[in-house]
Amino acid sequence: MTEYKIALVGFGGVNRGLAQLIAERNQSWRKELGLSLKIVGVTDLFLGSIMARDGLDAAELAKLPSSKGAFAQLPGGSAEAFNETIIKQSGADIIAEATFTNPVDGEPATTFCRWALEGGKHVVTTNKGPIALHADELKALAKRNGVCFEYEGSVMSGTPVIRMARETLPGAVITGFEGILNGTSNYVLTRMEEGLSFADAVRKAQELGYAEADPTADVEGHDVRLKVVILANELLDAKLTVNDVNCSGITSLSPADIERAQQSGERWKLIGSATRNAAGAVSASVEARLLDNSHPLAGISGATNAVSFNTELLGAVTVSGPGAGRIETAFALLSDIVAIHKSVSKK
Ligand SMILES: NC(=O)C1=CN([C@@H]2O[C@H](COP(=O)(O)OP(=O)(O)OC[C@H]3O[C@@H](n4cnc5c(N)ncnc54)[C@H](O)[C@@H]3O)[C@@H](O)[C@H]2O)C=CC1
Ligand SMILES: N[C@@H](CC=O)C(=O)O
Repeated sequence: MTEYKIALVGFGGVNRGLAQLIAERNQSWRKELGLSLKIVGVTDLFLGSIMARDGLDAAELAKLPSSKGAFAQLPGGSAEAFNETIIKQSGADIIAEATFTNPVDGEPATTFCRWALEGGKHVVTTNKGPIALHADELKALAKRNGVCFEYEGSVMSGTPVIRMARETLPGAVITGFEGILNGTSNYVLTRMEEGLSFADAVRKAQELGYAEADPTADVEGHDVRLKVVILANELLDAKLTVNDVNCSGITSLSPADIERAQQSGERWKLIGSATRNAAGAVSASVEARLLDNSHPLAGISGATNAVSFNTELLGAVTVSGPGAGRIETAFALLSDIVAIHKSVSKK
């Protein structure tokens, strides 16, 4: 049994979900997974920070009020976010990075990942910015420092997609994919079909922990664009940048559009897709498409996501599951930690 010391950077829905899972399940993980986690530091722009090399009480952390500077209420805590100190000096073996996704330059999350990897710490992250914009650099940095850099939750939350395709589809030859890759926008479309207004549906998605800090990223397709870049580069060996992907969202769809579609046996879905042509070039897009109800993606509703990989040997292989959610995405971090444990145990 191995105990990993972990520091949490960003303590919003996802890392708080991880603290909750640690509080509830650490004992069973010892037996089931051969590992346990000890939280040695937490830092958050809004809540402040806390560090304890002997370990913090995960249940107490998970219950911390979401008020400005709340860590100052705990013994040894501070209202200031000492990100660099927590990453470099908490003694953590693993850094769980879950701050805001910045779709423009991936910062400051990319710097947090760099600090950790350069210091010989494994990184698990659900943040799409560093992966869509700086994956090659960060993977190379991890390799040079003999540590792992894992990011399963950056696409489709806790639903296994990246690792599943990487580990089980080699040889099947993936030629492209299309999918519903944003929980918030799919939830909004589903709720609008039930008669809710766009604004109320977005508000509900925020309450449920699905939406980005700025939900424009969800409904304008920018979040899906990052995920399309990540999947295309990981699985189609593309070298796409965000600017290579034409992108539009669901904001121009009116309640009348949604109703008209329903009356003609169709549904609007926000689809991210990429295809490799015979010459090897990969083209990708994000757009709202009108799907016939018989289309395999038409029945995917709420915050559920699905992606269909087109393969030469198997035809379409479709994976479906949660695309957002606090605990669901915290599970993605756990799956990354399990992957690290397997890799470390092999050495
Ligand atoms: N919530 C979800 O369903 C999913 C979220 N993600 C990604 O995971 C990450 C975290 O998501 P949530 O926890 O839902 O977001 P959140 O908005 O609930 O929490 C993010 C936290 O990061 C903190 N933060 C922001 N900038 C910081 C900085 N410079 N230094 C320290 N702390 C900082 C904020 O104060 C906030 O508490 C985001 O990048 C998101 O895109 C990925 C998949 C699913
Ligand atoms: N805001 C995103 C969260 C996961 O990446 C979504 O709604 O899918």
